Amino acid sequence: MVRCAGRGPRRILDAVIELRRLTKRYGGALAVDDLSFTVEPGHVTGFLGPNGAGKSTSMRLVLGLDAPTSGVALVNGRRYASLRRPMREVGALLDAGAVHGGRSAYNHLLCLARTNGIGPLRVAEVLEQVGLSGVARKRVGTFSLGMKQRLGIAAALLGDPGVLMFDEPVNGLDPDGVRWIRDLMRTLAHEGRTVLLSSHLMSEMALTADRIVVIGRGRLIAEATVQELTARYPSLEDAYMALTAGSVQYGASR
Ligand SMILES: Nc1ncnc2c1ncn2[C@@H]1O[C@H](COP(=O)(O)OP(=O)(O)OP(=O)(O)O)[C@@H](O)[C@H]1O
Repeated sequence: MVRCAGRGPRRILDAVIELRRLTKRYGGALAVDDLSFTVEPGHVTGFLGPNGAGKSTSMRLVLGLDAPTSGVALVNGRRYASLRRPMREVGALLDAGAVHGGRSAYNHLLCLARTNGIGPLRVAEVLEQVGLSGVARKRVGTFSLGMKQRLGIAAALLGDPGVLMFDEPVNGLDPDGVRWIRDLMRTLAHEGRTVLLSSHLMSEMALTADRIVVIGRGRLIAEATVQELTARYPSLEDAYMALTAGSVQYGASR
């Protein structure tokens, strides 16, 4: 079920993301406002909200890329900074464009792998998994957006982590790529991993996610299964529109 040495299924089944009263203020703007929820293993959890709702900020706080103003974000019960080999616990794709264009895909992944004691065999394995083996020696700067998304996903998978977060991974992908991501998310959850996925594509989210967390203006609006929402509303898109009505605003101080 789980391929990488040193990781058993039990460990993966324990993997969770927890936000506890998480708050992040940038100057006068409240990006995340007293936000609490838990992302459980074995499901794809869709993370929804209007532009500026605080989804990316929440993910950045989980990854220790930014410090919370108050509250905590935990991976497997611990703050990111206290994880000994973080890539083995949590993998993430936040910004596919944030890569060194001069390196080859292989070297990019190898550099990341080394920082976490991961060997070159695993680099070859994830390149194969995301369909980039044939272009592994090409410079990342020559990659299309879809190829960069795949490379970012390969980086997230490197440590075979139990927790995975993907911020809008289908942006700019062709239909083949969109379906590939959908299948990959489903497979990762089926393996018992915890998968948090943000996207603005409601039709795609309805096909991919089991559970949904909706936020607006940094606050929790709803937590439900896709089944519960589509039983109550004509579609997930209708549910989203109804739930977020009144939460759409961009960058205003609050
Ligand atoms: N480094 C920063 N400095 C100042 N404000 C920030 C910073 N990062 C995010 N914000 C603000 O925090 C709020 C939440 O932004 P965030 O990117 O988390 O939203 P989002 O839900 O991911 O939006 P989108 O769907 O557009 O990607 C926005 O008002 C944004 O302008």
